[in-house]
Amino acid sequence: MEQKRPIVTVNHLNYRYDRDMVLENIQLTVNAGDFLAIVGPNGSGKSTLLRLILGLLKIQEGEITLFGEPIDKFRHWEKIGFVSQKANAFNKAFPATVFEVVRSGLTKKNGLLKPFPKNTVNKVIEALKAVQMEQFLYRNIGELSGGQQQRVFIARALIGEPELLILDEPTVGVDSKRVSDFYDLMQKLNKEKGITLIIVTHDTGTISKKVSHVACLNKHLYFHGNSTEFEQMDQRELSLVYGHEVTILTHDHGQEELG
Ligand SMILES: Nc1ncnc2c1ncn2[C@@H]1O[C@H](COP(=O)(O)OP(=O)(O)OP(=O)(O)O)[C@@H](O)[C@H]1O
Repeated sequence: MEQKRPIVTVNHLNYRYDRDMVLENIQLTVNAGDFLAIVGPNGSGKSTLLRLILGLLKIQEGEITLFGEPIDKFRHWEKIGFVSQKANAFNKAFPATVFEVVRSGLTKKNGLLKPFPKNTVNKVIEALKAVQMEQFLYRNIGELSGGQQQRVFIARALIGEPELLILDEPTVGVDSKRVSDFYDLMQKLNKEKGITLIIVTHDTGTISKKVSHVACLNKHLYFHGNSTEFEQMDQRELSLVYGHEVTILTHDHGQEELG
């Protein structure tokens, strides 16, 4: 069997804002090729965990490794693409084209002052193709819908050829048909380009059909396993994590809802 290569490991991680513990004893491993969804109710610590993994917050207790290195020694941030929750908050007058937004993703790899490489246009088009947005190349970013802007920002992350792509609530405000299409697209990136994906989401209804692994967080990590195990998880246990009933769509049985 192929050896698993850990991309992210989290060990005995605790985190407090002031005195409030918001993450407690988190243990999590994401291996190369995984497509992990982190789910949990509002305020359960999902963004905090992402910010710790991205080095945006300093670890207080515990350890994180990225690509096998302790996070404080890790320097290859170009291997990690991140699209934040607010990536689709542009107003109509924002003066940048889709081309310019996606191209700006090259500066991470290229350095700010170096000229863009000769094949830049092709690279931008290729990244936009991966999210099916190439027809919007010269449109103003502000004229696109929230979901389309989100895809452009994913293209901006993809142009840097990341090995790990982290998306914070990419489907907020996206209708259910497009949510499903969005996950199909992410599945394709994961399978065809071999990109390891971590997505923070509230979409418990659809994810188990689309992702390879699920982590349920509410201060503690209540569950971490593959999507089949997630589907088989006792539904009442999941509603304990959430404090209310939760719907999961399973591969075999369609929708299972708690009464
Ligand atoms: N900068 C901060 N200072 C103090 N408390 C914070 C700060 N950021 C977040 N918190 C608190 O930490 C807890 C976890 O917040 P976090 O944003 O990680 O949750 P989340 O699961 O991402 O929530 P949501 O789904 O609503 O985005 C919440 O109780 C929140 O109020």
